[in-house]
Amino acid sequence: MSGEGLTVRDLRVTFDGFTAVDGVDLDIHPGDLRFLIGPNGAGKTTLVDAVTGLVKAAGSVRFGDQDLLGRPVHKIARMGIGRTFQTATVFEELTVLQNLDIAAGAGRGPWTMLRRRKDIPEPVAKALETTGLTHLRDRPAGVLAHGQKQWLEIGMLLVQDVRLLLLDEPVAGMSHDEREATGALLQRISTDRTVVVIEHDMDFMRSFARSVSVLHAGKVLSEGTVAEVQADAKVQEVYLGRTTQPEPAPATAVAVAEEA
Ligand SMILES: Nc1ncnc2c1ncn2[C@@H]1O[C@H](COP(=O)(O)OP(=O)(O)OP(=O)(O)O)[C@@H](O)[C@H]1O
Repeated sequence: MSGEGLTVRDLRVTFDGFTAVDGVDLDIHPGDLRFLIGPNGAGKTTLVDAVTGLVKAAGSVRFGDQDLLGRPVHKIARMGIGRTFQTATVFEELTVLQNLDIAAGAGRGPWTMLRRRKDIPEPVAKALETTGLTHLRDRPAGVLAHGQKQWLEIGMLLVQDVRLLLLDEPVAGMSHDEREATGALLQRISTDRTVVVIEHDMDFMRSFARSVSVLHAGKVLSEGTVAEVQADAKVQEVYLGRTTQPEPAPATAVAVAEEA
């Protein structure tokens, strides 16, 4: 494991008197692949918004030894923190390579970036390889499959050397094969970065999470490994609307998974 971790203490976000995030503590270690799960309205997206500077928050958020709260969005991005949204935001008319080139940006003028070039910068070549998009590099992003657009967006964070990736439902709308490929991609990129995934897909979470935080009504309800949170009666109650007796992990896992 290497890189920086995310430390959140007593995080609070209030909208006109409604508390959407209500005293959240998180310790996400470097190299973790943390899934944030929870019912609709639990505060998952608002928490990520607070970490990335999109909403005002109270408490403390640190990435490595740097404080994030109170900093503007672009400064937080420059500190190596990047996110994706549920809908991929790529330049549809530009090729995969051009999208990555623009994201990598630094020091080159727009025409240099838009020209088809023989020499691909090393970080761009690496991102193409990591995301499995090398063979599609000259295709316009607009013709990519849904999953490939999500991978391109992740690639656009990789070329910026983002150290903390916050991904909002990255596999929503994906086929089974795309989900598997995305899980493998997240496992690869999280070995030397910190990755946080907001997710509703419990099968995906079970297959790929290294750790899980369950949010409910703005608070952390449960935290631990997949087996631990699935065996937690509080979690079962939130997902199933009733308390069940804890069962051996595999049987319980199925019960919790169905309702998410
Ligand atoms: N800008 C806003 N103004 C007022 N209320 C908001 C705002 N953003 C979010 N909320 C409210 O805060 C609560 C948490 O919303 P949030 O989107 O963070 O939940 P979530 O866990 O991400 O849900 P979902 O899984 O449905 O995306 C919800 O009740 C939502 O209506």
